[in-house]
Amino acid sequence: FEFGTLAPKVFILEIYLLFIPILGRVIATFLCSGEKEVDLAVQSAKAAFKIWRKKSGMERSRILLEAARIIRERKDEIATVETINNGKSVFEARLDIDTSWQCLEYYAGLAASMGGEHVQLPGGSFGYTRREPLGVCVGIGAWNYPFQIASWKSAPALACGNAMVFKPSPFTPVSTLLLAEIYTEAGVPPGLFNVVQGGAATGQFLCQHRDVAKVSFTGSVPTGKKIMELASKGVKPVTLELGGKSPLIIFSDCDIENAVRGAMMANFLTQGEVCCNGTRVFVQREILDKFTEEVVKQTKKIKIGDPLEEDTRMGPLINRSHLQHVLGFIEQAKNEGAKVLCGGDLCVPEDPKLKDGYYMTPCVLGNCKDGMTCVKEEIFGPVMSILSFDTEAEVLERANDTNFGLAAGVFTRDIQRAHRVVAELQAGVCYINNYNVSPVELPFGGYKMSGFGRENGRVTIEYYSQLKTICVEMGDVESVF
Ligand SMILES: NC(=O)c1ccc[n+]([C@@H]2O[C@H](COP(=O)([O-])OP(=O)(O)OC[C@H]3O[C@@H](n4cnc5c(N)ncnc54)[C@H](O)[C@@H]3O)[C@@H](O)[C@H]2O)c1
Ligand SMILES: O=CCc1c[nH]cn1
Repeated sequence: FEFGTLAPKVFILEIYLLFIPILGRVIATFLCSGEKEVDLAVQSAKAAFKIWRKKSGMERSRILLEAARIIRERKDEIATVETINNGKSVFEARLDIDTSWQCLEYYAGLAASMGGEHVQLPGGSFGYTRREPLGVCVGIGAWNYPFQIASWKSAPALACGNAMVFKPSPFTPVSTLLLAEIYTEAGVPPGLFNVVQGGAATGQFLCQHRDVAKVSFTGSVPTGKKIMELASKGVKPVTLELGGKSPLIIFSDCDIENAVRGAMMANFLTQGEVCCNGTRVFVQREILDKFTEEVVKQTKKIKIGDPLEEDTRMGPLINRSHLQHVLGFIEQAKNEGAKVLCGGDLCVPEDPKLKDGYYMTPCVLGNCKDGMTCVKEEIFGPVMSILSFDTEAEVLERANDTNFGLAAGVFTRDIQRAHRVVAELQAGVCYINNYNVSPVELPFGGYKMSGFGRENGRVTIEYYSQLKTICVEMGDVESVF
């Protein structure tokens, strides 16, 4: 099948080949949106915005709830599409779809209660504020959670009365189209949630467009910087959800079985291609050997293969060049003195149809030191680096010694230590005795170079709306002139 935005007579930048990671084969081609198509998408979103912004919160809420219901009803189908496109196990993809409809439900619940405040002023005068939408917002997504990222951006945007033009990653262009279809079926005005396809050039057209009021971006730090620069030219607010190299601190008094499960969750979901992964696993020296042995044992048990099979827990990486990039980090780690305790190799599953897919075995690296490349840089693959530590003060210093600040985790039975440590961690999301759970009621976002702004939670309303102040005079004007 072919994805084309408009007839080929309009200016087309590029044609993308859509590879599926499971088989390493092209299954589709699609045309990228050029400047003209981006403008058409923005103009149709603008027209839809005029209708949508006039609806009451309750009316918007009902439509979002209906969209959430349809997502739930079509969960298996959407998860299958996500798996075919991204490579993550269908088991996990279903969890992503759950946090997608939950996000729509959450903001549907908030839509009706959004409002301003009334303030009494002297002499019977008063003021009030209106919480108003921004207009046409742009969402630009990464390839690791395509449907979920589009849902996490569009749900609060639409709940606040905005329209959205969304550009998925060119590696995962498909599932967002299902979201657009679902919003339409649920009753949003045509054009309110538009999808354009393409890579960097299409993204740039979106960020520069004069009728775009805000850009919400999920992706790497280098691209985030470019987006911020582009948006600054139009003084557009941006939300940046960027990469990370998060620490996970395991104290010797922890429940070790839970800590091992937590470390697995922190490193191997979606083939390790997760922004908030706790890839720097600091283990207190007393339990280093026991913890390492158990983590290696569990990692070796992960079933790799066709992600559409129910019991598979790790599928292929997103594409061949990313696979080579991740394997390159492991090679470099070895050269720098790390020890491969398991995995880190190309993997050819037994099923002959999978022979060209982008599979590798999940890797645990021991003997890691703070200065090593595998410990400093985001690998974005199934590679856990284990480091040892002795004291709380030492581990805090080392955990914070990074330009990233997306997430962090701590495992301990000492409740006071747990809260003392998270208070010192320089990260936007901290987990105590768990890792990589994503309740949509809680804000998600980074400190330092991992970005700013938040997704999910009540606070995100602030990032998709603006306050208008109205000052009402009930007496005569007292002029100074
Ligand atoms: N913090 C989060 O919530 C979060 C979530 C998922 C992924 N990520 C991060 O995303 C990265 C992996 O994703 P990726 O490889 O797709 O990132 P990327 O930065 O290469 O691309 C992200 C998106 O930006 C677009 N893009 C690229 N150049 C652009 C430009 N100059 N102008 C406008 N748009 C442009 C891409 O087409 C894609 O849609 C990792 O660093 C990961 O940590 C962060
Ligand atoms: O990849 C990072 C975590 C996440 C999941 N959905 C949006 N962000």
